[in-house]
Amino acid sequence: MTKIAVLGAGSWGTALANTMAKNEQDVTIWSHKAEQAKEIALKKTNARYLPGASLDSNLKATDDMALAVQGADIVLLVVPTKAIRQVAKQLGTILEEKRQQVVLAHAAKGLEQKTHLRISQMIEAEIPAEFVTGLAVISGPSHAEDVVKGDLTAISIGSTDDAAARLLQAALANEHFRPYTNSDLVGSELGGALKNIIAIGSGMLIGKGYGANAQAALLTRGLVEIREVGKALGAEGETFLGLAGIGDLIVTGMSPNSRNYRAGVALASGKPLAQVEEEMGMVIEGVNTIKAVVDFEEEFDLDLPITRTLYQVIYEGKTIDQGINDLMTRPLKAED
Ligand SMILES: NC(=O)C1=CN([C@@H]2O[C@H](COP(=O)(O)OP(=O)(O)OC[C@H]3O[C@@H](n4cnc5c(N)ncnc54)[C@H](OP(=O)(O)O)[C@@H]3O)[C@@H](O)[C@H]2O)C=CC1
Ligand SMILES: O=C(CO)COP(=O)(O)O
Repeated sequence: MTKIAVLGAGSWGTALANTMAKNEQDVTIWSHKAEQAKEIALKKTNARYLPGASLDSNLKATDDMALAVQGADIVLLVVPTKAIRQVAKQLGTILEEKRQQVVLAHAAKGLEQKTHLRISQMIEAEIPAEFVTGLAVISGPSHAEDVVKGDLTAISIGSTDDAAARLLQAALANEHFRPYTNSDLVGSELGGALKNIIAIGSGMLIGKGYGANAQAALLTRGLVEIREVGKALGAEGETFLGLAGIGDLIVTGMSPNSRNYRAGVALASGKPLAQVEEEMGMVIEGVNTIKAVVDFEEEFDLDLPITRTLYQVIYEGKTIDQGINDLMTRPLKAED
């Protein structure tokens, strides 16, 4: 049995912790809110983030991070990107005090604001390497709501440390949930972060009444932009043809369970971004990630027309109709 601490009790942290608890691993989930930790520990529910779900009776919960981490083999961070650095710092202090070594993993999909760092880069900056025996990212097509219902799901675990990836793979795997390992941590992180931007665009198209042709065009040309940014940042192009690339782009760009997709639909109805975020009540990572990615266009001399247009629509007042027209009437070119 592997002992696992999951830091973050939103929809995805709870779904992953629940999967491993069902697999009879020794899992403790940490919430920064005492009430929520109590609800998960005693009632085995997380009504705010996974309404209707009955969590496994083996799942433990606490609001004391040191207690959750005590004796853990794996620590998995699953908070929104904007909270990663703070949680990693807190974890680093605990590991240092205890002189404890762990396999570290995260399942967040974003880039840090201003620094544009990937999640694992923030974690490495906050947790001394001597306490980390391996670092992995959980990525791929996986809506929390569907995972807790037992829908069939395949994900990818990206790590340059095969032993770490395989430990996590074994803890997560069951007949409904199939994790694959891959060695491209950078690509796995970027596939997960960048598809959220395109998913917002996909929701906008549906909100505007367009159909499957439009979605297929956006997702396919969006994948080209994701791959170009990924390669510029050191990812392998092939990764974007796998679960962390096209796989996650399909599920996020087509499913109403995606918060990013739903945000696109809501923006297309004319709601301002602040209202869309407020009403969602959960993280919409793509609206922040896009700010980093538009900067990459200039920094790496890339051509990212979809990303740029979405940025103009979300932040610079361009209408969706104008954005679509701009994209459709660009100079004709070869597909590349
Ligand atoms: N949901 C999904 O299906 C999937 C999500 N992901 C990714 O996982 C990451 C987490 O998303 P998700 O679980 O969905 O997010 P949610 O919005 O569902 O939940 C976020 C959780 O993080 C907590 N939190 C926020 N700030 C802090 C902090 N500073 N310290 C501790 N806890 C904090 C929130 O607490 P509070 O209630 O107090 O705000 C809440 O419990 C994101 O990067 C997302 O892209 C990846 C794959 C699937
Ligand atoms: O990453 C996800 C599914 O793989 C979740 O996407 P959303 O954050 O858009 O809900």
